[in-house]
Amino acid sequence: MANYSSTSASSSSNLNDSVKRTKILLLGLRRSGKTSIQQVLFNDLSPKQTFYLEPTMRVVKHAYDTLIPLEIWDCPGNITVDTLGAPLSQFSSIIFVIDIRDLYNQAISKLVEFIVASYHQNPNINYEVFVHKAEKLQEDDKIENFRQIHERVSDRLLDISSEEGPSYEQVQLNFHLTSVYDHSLHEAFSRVLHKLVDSLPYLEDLLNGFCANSQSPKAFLFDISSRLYIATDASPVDSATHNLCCDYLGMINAFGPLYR
Ligand SMILES: Nc1nc2c(ncn2[C@@H]2O[C@H](COP(=O)(O)OP(=O)(O)OP(=O)(O)O)[C@@H](O)[C@H]2O)c(=O)[nH]1
Repeated sequence: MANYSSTSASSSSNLNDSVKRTKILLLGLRRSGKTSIQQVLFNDLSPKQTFYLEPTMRVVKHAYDTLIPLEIWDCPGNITVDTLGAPLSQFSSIIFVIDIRDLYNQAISKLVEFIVASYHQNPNINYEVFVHKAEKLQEDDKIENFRQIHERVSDRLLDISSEEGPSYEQVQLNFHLTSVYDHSLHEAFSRVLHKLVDSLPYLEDLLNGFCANSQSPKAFLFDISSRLYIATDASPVDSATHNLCCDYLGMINAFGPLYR
């Protein structure tokens, strides 16, 4: 059974409040970047400060209030299904972080272990794979490693489907290229959140209406402090526009308190 602790950092809420929170399990091998992801997104840690993060020795639960109240479980790299000691069915999403240079078996085996254990308990879990530290590679290598990780996970799921009986071929996995050094992390986590927002179609309709009536080329509904967007209109998201909005919100967050 794993040890647990909880945080109440300034931007997060008290875990003992009575709010019902959507739970997200954050998994990956040691040093893959789990704590960095969580700290950069929700505690405004600068990417360079992630060098000094201590290894996670026990499951740490963080509560955050975005449009939907979240509870993110940051796990140690050596956690297994058995040592987690909590039912996987309670999680809405599992985010698995893989270092983009890590093409070896260990990370993929761990991901598959958690998929197999959770899928039959709750086939509605969203599986999100963050192929992380993407900025470390040149564009061609980045695309190639991303493709290989995707392929290896799919092949492994196919293999165990035929060996063990149950079929994992239809498991829906969402792959994202991420880095704490650019806004790809915010974009990827926003996409994770979209699947958890019940009112998404309604919000998208509102934003479509807004664009049509205001002749705006694009509209995002952002959670200001985390800089995650909760919804956007039907037109495609281009990274440049998204990055510009993130930079702008970063500036508002930095200077806004001076004028209060
Ligand atoms: N280049 C690069 N380094 C990163 C990125 N994200 C995290 N790191 C680095 O990766 C190292 C490990 O980060 P952590 O966040 O501690 O990793 P972890 O998965 O929580 O590690 P454990 O707690 O040991 O399981 C740190 O030196 C971070 O600075 C990234 O996007 N790019």
